[in-house]
Amino acid sequence: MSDSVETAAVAAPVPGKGQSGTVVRSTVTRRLLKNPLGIASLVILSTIALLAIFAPVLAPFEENFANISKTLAAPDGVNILGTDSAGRDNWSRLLFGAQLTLLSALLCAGVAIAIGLPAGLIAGYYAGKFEAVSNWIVSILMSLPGLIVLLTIRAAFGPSVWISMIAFGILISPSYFRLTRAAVQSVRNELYVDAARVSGLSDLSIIARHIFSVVRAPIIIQTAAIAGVAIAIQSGLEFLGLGDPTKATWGVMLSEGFKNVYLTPTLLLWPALAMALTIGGLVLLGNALRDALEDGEKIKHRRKRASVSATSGTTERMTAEPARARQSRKSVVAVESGTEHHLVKVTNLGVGYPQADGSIKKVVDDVSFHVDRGEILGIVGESGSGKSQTAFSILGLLPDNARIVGGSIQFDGNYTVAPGDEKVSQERLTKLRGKRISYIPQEPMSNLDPAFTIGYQLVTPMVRVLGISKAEARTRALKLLTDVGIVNPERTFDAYPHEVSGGMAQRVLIAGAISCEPDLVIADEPTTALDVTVQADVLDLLRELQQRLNIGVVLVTHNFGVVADLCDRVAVMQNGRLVEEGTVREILRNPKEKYTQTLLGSMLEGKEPMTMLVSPPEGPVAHRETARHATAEKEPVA
Ligand SMILES: Nc1ncnc2c1ncn2[C@@H]1O[C@H](COP(=O)(O)OP(=O)(O)OP(=O)(O)O)[C@@H](O)[C@H]1O
Repeated sequence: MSDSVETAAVAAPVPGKGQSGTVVRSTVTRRLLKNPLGIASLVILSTIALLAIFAPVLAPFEENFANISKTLAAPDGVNILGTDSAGRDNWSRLLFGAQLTLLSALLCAGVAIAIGLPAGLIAGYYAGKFEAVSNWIVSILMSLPGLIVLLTIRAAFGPSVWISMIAFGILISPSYFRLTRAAVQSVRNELYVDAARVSGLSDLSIIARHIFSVVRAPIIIQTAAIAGVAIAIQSGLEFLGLGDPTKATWGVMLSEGFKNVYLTPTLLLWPALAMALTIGGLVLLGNALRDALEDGEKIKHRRKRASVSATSGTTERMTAEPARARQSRKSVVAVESGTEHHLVKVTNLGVGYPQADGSIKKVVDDVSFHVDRGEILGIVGESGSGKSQTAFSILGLLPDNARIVGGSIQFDGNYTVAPGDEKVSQERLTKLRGKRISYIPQEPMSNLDPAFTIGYQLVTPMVRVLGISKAEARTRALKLLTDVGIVNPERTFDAYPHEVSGGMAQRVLIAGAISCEPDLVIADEPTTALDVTVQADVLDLLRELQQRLNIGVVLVTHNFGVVADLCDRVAVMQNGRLVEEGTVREILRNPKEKYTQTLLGSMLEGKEPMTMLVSPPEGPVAHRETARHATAEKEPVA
């Protein structure tokens, strides 16, 4: 779960990577234009579309104008494709037919998309009851015999091509629903979606910006196919004589041609050719689009493999005015007074998960601690001890089935979990996340949205949260990138996440986490996914920014070295309970609890003793060294 670079943008997930679909960008258009099939399909379809649009100008006769003295005539200078059995001009009817046929295909696809896409997005994103009900409706729709339904509708409403196509659109909408739902399901738990949530985006914005992009490309490809099917179905119905004979559609022309096939075979040829070209063009376009998108993914993966780590150097730091900006922010829910005020105050927190037998398994039990501005609290413990669950409780990012089974959480004096609450209040947290509370996650790459440039992902939240202009946000983003030690900020600003290394991505996330001048940063093992050579730099950077901006930090880690290097205080967790809490010096020098001693012992096993436990620090160089060896110190120890 996570955030920090408060996203803005979109997700462009990738087949075979747990994500499906891809964002259609101008590069896709370029690849499409390089593909001969793509060009051929675009030429065919745009020619037909232009002929349809300019039919009133290009057609020499009205679609139903009949010259009864010239029936079934061969092509000549006046009727370039001849006439039909009523003396109507075939060329004119073909042009007007293109209009009707294309519009009805678009109507059908439009109806199917209008129903299937939002339903699939909602069902895929929220699941639950909506998905169950939608599945039920989809099953019913899919079990209906389409042709019989269309014949029934034709009998009930008459031979209107529009009504038939609306009905067919409804019948075919499950294909969009299922495609969309499957695509959304594959990404709804992706970290960058959580990142967007943490950054304070509403569900609607997340769906519109991040989730929708996942399905955009498959929907376009699907639409090409569906439009072809719609043309075939519509023409099929009309060919059977069930269309509106007063309209010049290709299906009606086909039916007319069939009746006179022995007298004038070309009557059948023209509409059949028009249909074959249109449907063929749509199929080719769909294939070319798919190829263009797949090529894009191959290029992305190649670039990713080739991307070079470029994280080094530290920094000229923040000159922003966070304190002023933060002070001006209002608290969210004024609830409590009379107790000691802390930036974050967790009191007797309990978190549990309902079990099959009806009981609740506590994964966080009776945990209390606080964090103030300008201090770093380390939460340390072995895997599964409840560190992340505690941090996610503060962020309001617990899974849906999690229950608060006791205690409370206050942020800046206001409850985000009030005593007796069963859930973290998303309403309250939405006002805080991305604004006053931000998050630095464990997996830098997965927390950046692959569909948007890093610059875009940095700029958008600043524009939204700080209310500054895009130009100002850009300037600030470049400064932030410099501040977090990125050597070429302009290039990184314009890069997509796959074009930067893990260390750089983590720096970008740190830049994002502080971009909206938060009061509290929650960092969940922020260096775990990084190369050891980069870890120390990132920790140094965190410390420096935290001191400069006077931010409170909750640092989740299993590494006492990181704690010793960075933290002011430490809370040790075991099996969901807080076993010991105190200043780093107290805990490291004189751990009271056996568990803490064991944890410390396991850290020291086979390694050099921690500097701080044996000698006082020797200034900045020693500090840096200890960070590198994941031992370290922060306060002098006598
Ligand atoms: N969705 C869930 N449903 C049930 N139990 C869960 C769920 N998520 C976490 N837990 C349980 O909560 C406990 C604490 O998990 P948590 O992720 O907080 O551990 P952690 O100390 O952060 O470990 P790690 O360092 O490995 O991330 C674990 O026993 C885990 O199995």
